[in-house]
Amino acid sequence: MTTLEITGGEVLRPDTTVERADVLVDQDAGTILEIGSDLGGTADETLDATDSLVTPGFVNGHTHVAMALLRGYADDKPLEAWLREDIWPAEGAMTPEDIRAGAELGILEMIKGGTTAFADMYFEVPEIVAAVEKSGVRAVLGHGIVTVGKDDAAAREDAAESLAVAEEFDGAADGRISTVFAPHSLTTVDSTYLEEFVPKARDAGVPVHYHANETEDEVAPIVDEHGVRPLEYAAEHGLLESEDFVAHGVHVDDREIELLAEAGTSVIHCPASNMKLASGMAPVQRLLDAGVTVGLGTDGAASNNDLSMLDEARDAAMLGKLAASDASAVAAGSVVEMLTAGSADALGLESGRIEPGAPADFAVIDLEKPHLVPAHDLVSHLAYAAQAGDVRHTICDGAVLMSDREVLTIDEPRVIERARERAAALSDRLEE
Ligand SMILES: N[C@@H](CCSC[C@H]1O[C@@H](n2cnc3c(=O)[nH]cnc32)[C@H](O)[C@@H]1O)C(=O)O
Ligand SMILES: [Zn+2]
Repeated sequence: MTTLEITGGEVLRPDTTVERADVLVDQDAGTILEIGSDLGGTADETLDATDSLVTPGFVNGHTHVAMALLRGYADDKPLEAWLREDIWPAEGAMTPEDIRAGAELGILEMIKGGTTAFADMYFEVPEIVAAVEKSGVRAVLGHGIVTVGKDDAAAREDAAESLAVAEEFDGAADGRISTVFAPHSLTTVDSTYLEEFVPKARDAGVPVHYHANETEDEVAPIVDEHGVRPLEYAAEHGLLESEDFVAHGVHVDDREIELLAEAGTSVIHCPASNMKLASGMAPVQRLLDAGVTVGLGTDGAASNNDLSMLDEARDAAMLGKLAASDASAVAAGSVVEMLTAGSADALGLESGRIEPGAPADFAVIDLEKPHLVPAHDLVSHLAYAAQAGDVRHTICDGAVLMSDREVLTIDEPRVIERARERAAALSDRLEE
């Protein structure tokens, strides 16, 4: 057995207490062996965590990682116009190589910010698989289906690809990849295709991930056309199972919150994207009070515009209070829970908690920073004050992905250079 010891840090435990401890990891199994003091100091590899906070690796519950290539490409528009006028045409011009370059850039940024797992919905999924394999992170990948504006053959092909991709890549990257069936949203995929393909996904044991109740404009057409709220419509189409997770859930009424809680379907809250696209304020405290599992996601870098989960945590706290008109809503402990175990549970991952037997996924945060002094409450610091650039080490599946801010699995300058070149060539093509 090869072991790794993370020494001398303050360790965040699953009950959101913090204790001074060392953490011993079985690198072959990729799991945590022990948490305690004086663990022997005989590990094969040691990582210093003095003056640092050892937390579970952050889990980005909803993103489109390759959209890192479209960061800053189109801003300051509402969802519908932004997607139709700018983003979808740009995506139509993206090549597999662009997707690979964007995915590597996004993953690099996530590793540098302490994120060890993410859920993704995009196209050219084999390219994203390759980037995940190489970089060492975990991912829950899905091929996003859009059927509006397509003829029947093209729509069915897109849906079939989502299912095929989910079946092909489940368990890839030494088990670090799992998969979902990914209809883009309840308004961009016609009900015919949900009726045909969702049962097939169930038969294959594949969970479903989709955007829901993101904007008012997305709710109204479903109510008009089907006479029910979107999540009632989702339930009628077999899309509310306990392994499923929906992105956003901004405009949900009491009945829909109850449906989510009863079904055990999780919600991934994306506060920065919801603010930037002026989509609205998700009722996060009400979801939590109802017993819904809530995780956090950045959404794509084109609507955020970064992939920092620490930014997302702070945004979730701020927006959650504003939405509830209550400063005690979405408190630091709840935010830290969403950032780690909440997102992990939503995605069906066992990570998100530092305990024996759990996956060895960590972010180690340097506390020797002016904005992290004094240390009255490290959970508060994690929710409100820590930043991506404070992350010293990132560990996933027992492997050190970043040590003292040096990324070990992918070549940082090369990834940045390639993304720059690819993005420039893409915008040249779009201007022609
Ligand atoms: N196969 C589809 C691609 C769907 S991937 C998922 C899509 O979600 C889009 N997306 C990104 N952010 C958001 C958001 O906030 N709400 C809804 N869709 C988004 C993203 O641009 C991407 O096109 C096709 O043929 O177009
Ligand atoms: Zn999204």
